[in-house]
Amino acid sequence: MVVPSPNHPIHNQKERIKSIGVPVIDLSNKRSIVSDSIVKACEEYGFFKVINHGVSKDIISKMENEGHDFFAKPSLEKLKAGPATPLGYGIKNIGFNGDFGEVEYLLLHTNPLSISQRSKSISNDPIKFSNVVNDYIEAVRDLTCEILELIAEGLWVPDKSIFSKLIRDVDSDSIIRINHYPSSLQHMSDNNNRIGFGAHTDPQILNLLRSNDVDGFQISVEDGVWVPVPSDPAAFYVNVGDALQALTNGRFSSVKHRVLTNSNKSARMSMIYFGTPPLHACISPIPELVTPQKPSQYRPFTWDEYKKATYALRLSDHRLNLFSVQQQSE
Ligand SMILES: C=C1C[C@]23C[C@@]1(O)CC[C@H]2[C@@]12CC[C@H](O)[C@@](C)(C(=O)O1)[C@H]2[C@@H]3C(=O)O
Ligand SMILES: O=C(O)CCC(=O)C(=O)O
Ligand SMILES: [Fe+2]
Repeated sequence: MVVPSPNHPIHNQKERIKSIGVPVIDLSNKRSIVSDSIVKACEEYGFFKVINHGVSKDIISKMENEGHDFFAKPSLEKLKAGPATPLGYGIKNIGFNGDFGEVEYLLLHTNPLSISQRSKSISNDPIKFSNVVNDYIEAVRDLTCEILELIAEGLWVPDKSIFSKLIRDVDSDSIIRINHYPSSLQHMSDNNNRIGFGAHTDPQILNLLRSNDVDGFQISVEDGVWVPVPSDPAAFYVNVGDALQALTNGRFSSVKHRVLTNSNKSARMSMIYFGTPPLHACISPIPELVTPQKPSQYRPFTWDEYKKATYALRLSDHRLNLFSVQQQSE
């Protein structure tokens, strides 16, 4: 496990992440070490990589094949699964407020009924597609919940399922996204630094990203400083979302990230599971992290309220600020 040592001579956060790399959490290590390291990574960067995660290679490769098969279809076929409103197939348009990127994607709700209905316009073998996607969702949901339980342990919260139960709830609003960034070699002449997916934080609780071996993902550790994250198809990258920042009363930060498509020889394909609470769930800082020294930073809000605010804004807008107590009393 490569976690920045507290005695490391490099103190600057940007220099540290550049020289040591993003924290790597080996889930096969001793549980107490793992939970402490995850909490540290969430506090410092809101981002880390997990290895020895236990998700079967077979489940991952079947899901990747379904993605390949879909994006390899002719455009007119793919458009039958769209437009993304917000769910479905989308190309270049992201959200409803004028964001664009060099990306095409499938955005799906993780509810099995929803997957089964959507699969008819996505795949020539909808039953196979549904089975593969449902197996992947089950595996990544379990891993997300395991990480959330480790986080609760690392924070010494008595209820270990305080975060994971929001995602395990049958009404969870979790979604899954497959992004496909065509190779940018054909665009080299006009601009070799194209935005695949513009800078943003994710609104949800905790998200798991897995990609093929094509780079492009970057995180921002300081305003304006972008750190490239090398792709690793065998690992999952985990990022803290806005809802977990609010639940932890700002102790964890939701990491800003983006994707560039510059100079890639092949297409990047990523699959992201967004662990999300039910619409009716109330998000407010957990009591254990509210103290006289650190009073509540966010007013309570429902996921429904937050989702509506998200979709009314653009990718790069700071939506969590709207729910901050400081902002309201100013
Ligand atoms: C421009 C937008 C797309 C987005 C909804 C939003 O209005 C602002 C946040 C965007 C984002 C980023 C993370 C996820 O990919 C996503 C599904 C989400 O929940 O918030 C997207 C939204 C989207 O693409 O629909
Ligand atoms: O496709 C990627 O690698 C990341 C995209 C992303 O951040 C998102 O879909 O929210
Ligand atoms: Fe994202």
